[in-house]
Amino acid sequence: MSAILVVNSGSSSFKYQLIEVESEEVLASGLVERIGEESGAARHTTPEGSWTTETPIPDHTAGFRAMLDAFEEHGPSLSAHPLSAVGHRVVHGGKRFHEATVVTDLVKINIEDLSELAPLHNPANLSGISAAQEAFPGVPQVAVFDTAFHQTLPPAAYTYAVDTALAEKQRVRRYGFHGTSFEYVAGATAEFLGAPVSSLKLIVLHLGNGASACAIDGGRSVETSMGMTPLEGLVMGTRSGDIDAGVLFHLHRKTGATFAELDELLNRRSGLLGLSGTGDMRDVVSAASSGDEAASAALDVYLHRIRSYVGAYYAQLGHVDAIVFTAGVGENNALVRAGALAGLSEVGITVDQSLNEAAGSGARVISAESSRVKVLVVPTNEELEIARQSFAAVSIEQQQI
Ligand SMILES: Nc1ncnc2c1ncn2[C@@H]1O[C@H](COP(=O)(O)OP(=O)(O)O)[C@@H](O)[C@H]1O
Ligand SMILES: CC(=O)OP(=O)(O)O
Ligand SMILES: [Mg+2]
Repeated sequence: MSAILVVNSGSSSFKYQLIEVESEEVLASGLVERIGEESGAARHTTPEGSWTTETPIPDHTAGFRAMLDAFEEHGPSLSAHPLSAVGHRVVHGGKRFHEATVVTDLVKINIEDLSELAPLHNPANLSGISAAQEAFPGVPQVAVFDTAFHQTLPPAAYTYAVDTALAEKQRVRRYGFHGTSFEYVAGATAEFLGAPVSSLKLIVLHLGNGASACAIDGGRSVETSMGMTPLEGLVMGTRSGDIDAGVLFHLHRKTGATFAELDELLNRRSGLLGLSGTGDMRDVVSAASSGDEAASAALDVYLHRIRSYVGAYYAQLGHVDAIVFTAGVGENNALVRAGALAGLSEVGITVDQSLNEAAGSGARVISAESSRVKVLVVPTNEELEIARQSFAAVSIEQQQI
């Protein structure tokens, strides 16, 4: 039985899943953490159990070896499940990549070329591809881009109001991210509602560590909150989201901060972390509920920003069938969901308190009967979407040979 290995490489970690193609069963999953640090760790989980190995992991190639060792030691056997492909999450595909793409040397050069637009993500994604090529020679590697789903954005949504020639030359435009998640969630929402995705107008709120909103019309992304880089838009764990570019000029003039320092400030030391001292929403919510004023204010800013985007996307779509919460915060935090949509009954959006607070793990409705717009929680599954798209990409390629 063939399988797809899905790899999601971060700057200092990677997550993986082995997914059986036909049944879509997860045969194994894992997380290799603290790559490049003095102490590393690899956790491997199968239906039989979970194992953690503590060992230094100098780079992604060593991380891959740790993953392979885990498969060898704890199973399942990779020879019993020959790989149809290794599917990689690649964050930035620029304008060039419209769909999941089988990796060639030229594709790798293109991904490398886009690294300057996603310095936190693309270099790590490339290391993952190289490590997988070394570990699985002969197995097709497929790149699945966060940006691909947003290729349908109309020019009015992706254009920044700056000098056109300069923007064209320097690739300054909005690209959007989390597309693999949005595509999966749009499909799962349609399935849940029993309606074709082509008939639905949705606002999807992907609230994870990184966070973004997307307006989806008939299955196509028409507006999204992340821009040229994954920094624009909603307030995130450590990223500021929207900010007046003038703030950067001001800080540079007043403090002499360099561009590298300002980049670090906005990407790694802002958002919930900058406002409250922690970037983890669980900690922010519990601090706020025990009276911490900074945490409470951080939550207010976070929710205010989401509400602004919901209003804007409602206006862009003209009609909304459902607002969908997904990813770590969106799937798990009732207080954030209620707060984000509070006070919107007049425009047809009412969250039902008991449905919202009821425990649940699958797709579910949390809006009141009377709410014209349905409000849903639909868990995302980027890994499964990557597996599906990777399998489709290698199947198409085989048909062409
Ligand atoms: N019960 C919860 N309440 C609030 N936030 C939560 C909860 N469970 C998980 N999260 C948040 O979800 C985030 C991680 O979401 P995830 O979608 O896994 O993000 P990423 O893929 O960007 O790492 C963390 O910031 C974590 O605080
Ligand atoms: C694009 C992006 O922000 O990804 P993540 O949420 O995984 O950081
Ligand atoms: Mg994520």
